[in-house]
Amino acid sequence: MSTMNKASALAAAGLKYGYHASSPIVNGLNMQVSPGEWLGIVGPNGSGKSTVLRMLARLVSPQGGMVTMEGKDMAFMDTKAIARQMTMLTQTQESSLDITVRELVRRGRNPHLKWYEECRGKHEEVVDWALQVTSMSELQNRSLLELSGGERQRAWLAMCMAQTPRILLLDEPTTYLDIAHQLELMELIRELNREQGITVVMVLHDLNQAARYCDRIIAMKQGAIVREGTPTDVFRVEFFREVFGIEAKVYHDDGVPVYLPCGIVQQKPTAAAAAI
Ligand SMILES: Nc1ncnc2c1ncn2[C@@H]1O[C@H](COP(=O)(O)OP(=O)(O)OP(=O)(O)O)[C@@H](O)[C@H]1O
Repeated sequence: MSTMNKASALAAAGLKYGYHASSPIVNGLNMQVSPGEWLGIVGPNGSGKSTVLRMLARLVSPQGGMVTMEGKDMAFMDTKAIARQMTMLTQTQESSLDITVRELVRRGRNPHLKWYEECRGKHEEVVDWALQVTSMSELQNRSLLELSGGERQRAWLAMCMAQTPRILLLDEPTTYLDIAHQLELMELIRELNREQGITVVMVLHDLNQAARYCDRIIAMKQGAIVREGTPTDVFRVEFFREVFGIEAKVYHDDGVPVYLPCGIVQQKPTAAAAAI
């Protein structure tokens, strides 16, 4: 078992993945996440963000390279041991599950229960806490089928919280949420990150939210990391032009970069095109 990257909560070395042998999506990616850090992964559609996150969570196995959690090669770790340390909220969840919110949240305790143990006593207290911090207590007896997309997303987040993870991976967690619930979720994660030291890795499309909340940003394009640094280092006019192909104005609010998209970068016509 490897003991690489002991200081990192998570680290990836030489990660490779492709859905078709001829065209790798991710080809030799290296990254590391420090304990207690909030890392944001950004990039255009199809740049490989979710694929990388799924490899970090061991939902898919890398076709090359390795992922280590606190220095241990995750390929050799027990699934339950991983689930006690790390959880991932995916972009979309199964929507046909006819169980109550509370039953779903109880599932988050499974990695902490012995095979003969039921979710009782202190485990039920954790379930209550998870429901409370995600504002789901009032909806706990409702079936998942009777929830809106945003409520369902919060129910799944409550399940992740009940797992009491040290590392939280989130793939576009705010997609279905209205702006108030988006901010509520980001503030909750900030609290978990700052007060409990939970390491957060989040894929985000809202770059202004990424700038406001993340300690560090990794920007991906075509399966590779093209920029890395603090939000101020990364979110510059050239970044928006080169990575997203847009013209943007960048302001600063209390030291946090805020961007305003102004238009698509116009491709200069080539001489050949002009001659037509
Ligand atoms: N199951 C699959 N089979 C084949 N190709 C896939 C599959 N899943 C993803 N891909 C392709 O892999 C590439 C990377 O996808 P991925 O979902 O990792 O990107 P992403 O950066 O998370 O995108 P988005 O911002 O749109 O969510 C895309 O070109 C996508 O079409």
